[in-house]
Amino acid sequence: MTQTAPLIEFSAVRKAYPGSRGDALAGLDLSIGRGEFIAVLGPSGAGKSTLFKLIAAIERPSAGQVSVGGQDVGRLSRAAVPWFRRKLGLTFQDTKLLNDRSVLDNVILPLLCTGTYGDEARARGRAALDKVGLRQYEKALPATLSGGEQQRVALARAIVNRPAVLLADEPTANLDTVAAERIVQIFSDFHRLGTTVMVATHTPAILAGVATRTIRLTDGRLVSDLPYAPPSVADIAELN
Ligand SMILES: Nc1ncnc2c1ncn2[C@@H]1O[C@H](COP(=O)(O)OP(=O)(O)OP(=O)(O)O)[C@@H](O)[C@H]1O
Repeated sequence: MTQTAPLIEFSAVRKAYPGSRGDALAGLDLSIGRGEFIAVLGPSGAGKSTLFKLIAAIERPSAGQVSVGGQDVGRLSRAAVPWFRRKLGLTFQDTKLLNDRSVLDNVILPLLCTGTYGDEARARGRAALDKVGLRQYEKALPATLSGGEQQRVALARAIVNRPAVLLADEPTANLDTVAAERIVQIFSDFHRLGTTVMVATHTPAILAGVATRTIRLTDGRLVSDLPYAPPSVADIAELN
C-alpha cells in the first residue's frame, strides 16, 4: 500500500515569542493529510493562532520544522512568502478588512500581491464573492455589512487564490447561529471540493457533521488528536 506524504507536518516545533515567558508551542508533532477537516480546540492562549501563523509563514518556528506541501516553511525567503501563501487561505476573527476600500477591492488584495491585476483580478474576485453569496455587495464598504457578512467577505478574500488549504481562526465568534451556520456551510462546500480545512474554535458543536478530526492544544502541547465527535457538556465548559 502506498502512503501519501502529509500535506502539513510539524516536527518537534517550538515557538517562543520574543520577550514572552514560556513557549506558545512547546514541541509539537502533527501530521495533516490532504482533504482533512480539522477542528482545532483549546483554551485561550493554548497556541491555536500560533499554529496557523506558523503554517502560513507569518511566524517562524524557534526550533523544529514546519513543512507544507513538502516546503520547509521556516526557510522560505522573504520574496518567496507571497507565492507560498497562494496555497493557503486565511481568515481571522478580526477580519482585517480595509474599510476605505470596497468589498471587491478587499477580496482581490491577495491577487495584487502576486501580480494578477485589472479585469482578471476583478473577475476572480466576483467569482469568490459569488461562492460566499455576496456578489451584490461588491461596491459596498465592509463597515456597512453585518458581522457575518464581513466574515464571508474575509472568506471570499481567503479563497480568491483557490487555495489547497483554508485556515480559519475563530471565524464564527460573535456571530448568531444562522450566520455561523452559513459560514460553516461554505467551509463544508470547499471541503467537499477537496480543500483541506482547519478551523480554530471555542464552539466545536458548530462543526458537527463537517469536521473529520479534532486536535486539542493546551499550553502549546497537543493533548488529544481524535476523530471528530460532538463535544460533551464538560468539553463545552472547558472551552468557554
Ligand atoms: N505576538 C506575540 N507576542 C508575544 N506573545 C504572544 C504573541 N502572540 C501570542 N503570544 C502568546 O503565545 C501564547 C499562545 O497564543 P495564541 O494566540 O497562539 O493562543 P490561542 O490558542 O490562539 O488563544 P485565543 O483562543 O485566545 O485566540 C499565549 O500565551 C500568547 O499570549
